[in-house]
Amino acid sequence: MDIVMSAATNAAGLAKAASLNSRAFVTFLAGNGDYVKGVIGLAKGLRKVRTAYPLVVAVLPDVPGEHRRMLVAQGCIIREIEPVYPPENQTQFAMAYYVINYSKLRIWEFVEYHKMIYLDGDIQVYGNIDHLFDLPDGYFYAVKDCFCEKTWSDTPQYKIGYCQQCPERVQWPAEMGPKPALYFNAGMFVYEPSLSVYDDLLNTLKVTAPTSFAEQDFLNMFFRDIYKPIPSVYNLVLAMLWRHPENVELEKVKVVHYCAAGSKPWRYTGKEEHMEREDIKMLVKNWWDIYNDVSLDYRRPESETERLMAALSKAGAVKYVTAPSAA
Ligand SMILES: O=c1ccn([C@@H]2O[C@H](COP(=O)(O)OP(=O)(O)O[C@H]3O[C@H](CO)[C@H](O)[C@H](O)[C@H]3O)[C@@H](O)[C@H]2O)c(=O)[nH]1
Ligand SMILES: O[C@H]1[C@H](O)[C@@H](O)[C@H](O)[C@@H](O)[C@H]1O
Ligand SMILES: [Mn+2]
Repeated sequence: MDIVMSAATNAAGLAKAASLNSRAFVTFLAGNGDYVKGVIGLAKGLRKVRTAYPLVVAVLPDVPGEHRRMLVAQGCIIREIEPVYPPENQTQFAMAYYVINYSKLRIWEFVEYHKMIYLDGDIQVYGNIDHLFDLPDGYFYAVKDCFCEKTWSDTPQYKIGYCQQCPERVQWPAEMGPKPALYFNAGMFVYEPSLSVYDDLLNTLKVTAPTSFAEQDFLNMFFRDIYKPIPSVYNLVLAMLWRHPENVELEKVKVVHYCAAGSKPWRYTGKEEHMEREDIKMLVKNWWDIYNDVSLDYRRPESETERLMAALSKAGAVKYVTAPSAA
């Protein structure tokens, strides 16, 4: 009895220790459109930079089976999530489809992982960022956003030309009250899943009126006290290239976020404003090179036995024939 008990306690202890160390990237996928291409590109990009961690894809029920199979074939772990809806409201989102992004809040439920890095499906990684998992616990890490694009045109910041990327350009006028708190782009962040935080997020959402950047505004409000900015190389919002070139060293960038209007590589036509830039063309090409690189396709690791048999058979030690299938 004692032995059984201690084995069980040990197993629980080991499982707990393993879960404490567990880490993964996570992205979000909705609908049956073309964002699946973004996620496939991301899975291959993460492989190219030799990350040690898997990519979990939080999928809404409307993602078709065929897309799920393509992602599994690329080594992704699929986790279905239920949609999260904001409270009824008359809000105009900066983009109408931002409403589905509230469902991202479900990723706080993934408590089998101790720490996760969330990446939008329109992100590509060009450098290994595994070291971000080592950042101290207890904070929310993300990159400061830029307020200069038209999507921000309804905000006071945009109207007076204030941007936190160059706070000296236009000073925040005293008569407008306190300067806005630092604001992150929610396409990339480092966080710790937690059921109590998850409950708090969903309960707070119920009593929070939606605003134009949907869950991005909400997360900024919710995590304002523990938000720690990280350098913009970890989430280059493309508009930085023409709005704040003095803040960008493109060769050092590890994570590119194709969020500017017209920049999603799988929809790129080059016609929209700024899209004819050489740096944009190069970044779109770099994305396609990864997406089309078959050497980056996922290969299921051979089992130990298969490896041994293959080695033996190569050495001529054993001859074996595959058994015919039962079908
Ligand atoms: O039809 C869709 C639309 C979106 N997405 C997923 O939702 C993410 C967010 O959408 P976009 O990347 O198109 O949005 P932006 O980058 O313009 O939006 C930014 O603001 C949004 C506000 O809701 C979110 O915070 C988002 O993460 C942040 O990067 C996508 O990457 C993708 O992962 C889909 O799967 N299917
Ligand atoms: O989340 C949004 C989105 O990524 C927009 O494309 C960008 O212009 C904004 O700065 C950002 O807040
Ligand atoms: Mn995005």
